[in-house]
Amino acid sequence: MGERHRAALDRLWPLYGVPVTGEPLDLAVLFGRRAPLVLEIGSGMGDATADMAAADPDRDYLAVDVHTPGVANLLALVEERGLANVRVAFGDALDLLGHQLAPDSLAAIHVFFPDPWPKARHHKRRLIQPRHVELLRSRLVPGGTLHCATDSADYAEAMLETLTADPGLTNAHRGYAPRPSYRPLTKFEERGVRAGRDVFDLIFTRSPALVSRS
Ligand SMILES: C[S@@+](CC[C@H](N)C(=O)[O-])C[C@H]1O[C@@H](n2cnc3c(N)ncnc32)[C@H](O)[C@@H]1O
Repeated sequence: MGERHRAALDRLWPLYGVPVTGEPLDLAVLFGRRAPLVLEIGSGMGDATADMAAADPDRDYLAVDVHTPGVANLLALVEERGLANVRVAFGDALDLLGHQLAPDSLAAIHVFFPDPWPKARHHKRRLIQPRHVELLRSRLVPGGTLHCATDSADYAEAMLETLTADPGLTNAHRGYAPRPSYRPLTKFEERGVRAGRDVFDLIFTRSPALVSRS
């Protein structure tokens, strides 16, 4: 890790960092306000997260990644760009979701270019699979959005099948979605585009909770 990243971690982690400890998060304390919250899973180097948060100041952004230089880079961007609405978690997104974020707490979850794990024997490591989707969906508010993007045609197909099969999610697009203007080109995506790969966006919403009539 370079000096800029090391210095960012030392100085900025105490200000904007969120350890994945298993302790439930108090979002009002974390952000100093209550605003709709977007979770970005696997934020990588964080440039796209910073761009989205800068363009969307009325919502808060919590990024999570296991890659130390990426976490450090986003911390540096938060300070350089004065982003009051971004916090950065370091650890496994599934632990964060399962133990630190309450059901019905997220306005949106972004999963942009998750590791594709192309070999069939590694598919079980993919983030988007039925039991994980159930967890992700449970953390969304009714009407909240789960937005995935990938440049792996095979993973895109598996995502579409898995998300469509989830009884609590609705796809407004009847298949892949057009790329929405709010999603910037990510660092990982740039490489795929240069290599001529197609990009697939999948945008599902959590179906409204059923209200029982008695
Ligand atoms: C292919 S990269 C994409 C990064 C970024 N979204 C982009 O498009 O440039 C996938 C990212 O997911 C992160 N990641 C993988 N498994 C994770 C997990 N269980 N929890 C959090 N982040 C994870 C990796 O460290 C990596 O930064």
